[in-house]
Amino acid sequence: MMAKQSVVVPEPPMGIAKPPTAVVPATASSLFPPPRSGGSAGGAAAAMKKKFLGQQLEVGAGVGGRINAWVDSMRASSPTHARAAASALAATADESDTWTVKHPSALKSIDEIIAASKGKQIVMFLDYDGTLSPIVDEPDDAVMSEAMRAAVKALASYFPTAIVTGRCLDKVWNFVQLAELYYAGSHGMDIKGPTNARKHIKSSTKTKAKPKSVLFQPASEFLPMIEEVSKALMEKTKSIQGAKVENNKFCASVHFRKVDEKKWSALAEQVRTVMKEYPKLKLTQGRKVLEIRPTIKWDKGKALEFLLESLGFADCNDILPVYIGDDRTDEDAFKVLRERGQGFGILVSEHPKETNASYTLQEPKEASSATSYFSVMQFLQHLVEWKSNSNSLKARARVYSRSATMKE
Ligand SMILES: O=P(O)(O)OC[C@H]1O[C@H](O[C@H]2O[C@H](CO)[C@@H](O)[C@H](O)[C@H]2O)[C@H](O)[C@@H](O)[C@@H]1O
Repeated sequence: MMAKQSVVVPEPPMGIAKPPTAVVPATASSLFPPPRSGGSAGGAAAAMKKKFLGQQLEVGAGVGGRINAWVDSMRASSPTHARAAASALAATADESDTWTVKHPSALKSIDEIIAASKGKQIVMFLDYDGTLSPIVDEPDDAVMSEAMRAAVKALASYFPTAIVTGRCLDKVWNFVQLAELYYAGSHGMDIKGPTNARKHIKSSTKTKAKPKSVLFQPASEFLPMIEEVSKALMEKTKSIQGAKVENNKFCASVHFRKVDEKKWSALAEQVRTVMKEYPKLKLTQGRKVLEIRPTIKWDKGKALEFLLESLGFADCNDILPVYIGDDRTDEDAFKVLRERGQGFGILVSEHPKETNASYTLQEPKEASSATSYFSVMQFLQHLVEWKSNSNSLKARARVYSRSATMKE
């Protein structure tokens, strides 16, 4: 077994990430609805928040008897339980204080969003699973529709666009296949820019300095460890029917979507046993998946900041970053935007959830679904349509003013 050396600044105790706290800094733009207060929802909502977003789970030494906390958190992330939690959350809130009022539909608010972008460069960040592709039982089947690909391609022709995902770069590339995008794989730990990156680099940066080549792997030293832990997890969980381990290069995913709920605690126990050997790795949780990743201070929020900086937008007030995502790991990016008081997060969800996002969109559905709707795609298409129309208007105005000058 290889030595498990610490190579970067470790975070506090390993465990499922803390529930996000909605904090609005003094500089926050009016785009951010006020944070959810205890207010009318009261203690019941606070209790629900804790339950719904999962408890802090420790997986280091001295954690005997805590496996139930893991299973509770795994349950809280499953749709059935999430729905129950959502109804309880909704039931405790005043009618005037509902989740949808605080987090309105981004589609219905498109005019407000476009107005906020006046004089600003929109920069788009898109999560993959559950945002651009529907959630399906088998991770390898999570393909993106041709229509969604076309929408993302059109989007990237107007705005710098990045995919920020838990998947490793190779996998997400196989699904998306758009060379003009930026990609941040492995929860932001593997960042690559497009070959024509200069197109979107802020023009002042273009002239002043050579643009940074966008290629960044903050957890590169963890590569052998992730390889090793993935193998150990595969071995330990192979007897649990339905369990699947995905090696995502700088992180590993243990899927339990297809595992009988009665076996969740056995699965959690096996994962915990493996992780005890790897104190430099921590656990976070996504949708029916346990994510094992390095204890470095790096997440999707940091990836967003890194990409903004690479684009030359680090200290710019004239940008509007928009991040669309469906999962707990996307909350890190929503939080960064809220704390910057810049741009906004859009949570893709059918159910109320505590979130740092400002707006919501419905989940992508499989094409075969009778109730199929694609609100993420529609939102992207609306942005493209608006930008294309406003560019044509500007072009027409330029022609008009040129011909007026010539006549004078
Ligand atoms: O950051 P994301 O792009 O949202 O990736 C997070 C994880 O997504 C994938 O798992 C999720 O989608 C699967 C396919 O729909 C589904 O079967 C699974 O239950 C979900 O958790 C992906 O397989 C993971 O590697 C990503 O970390």
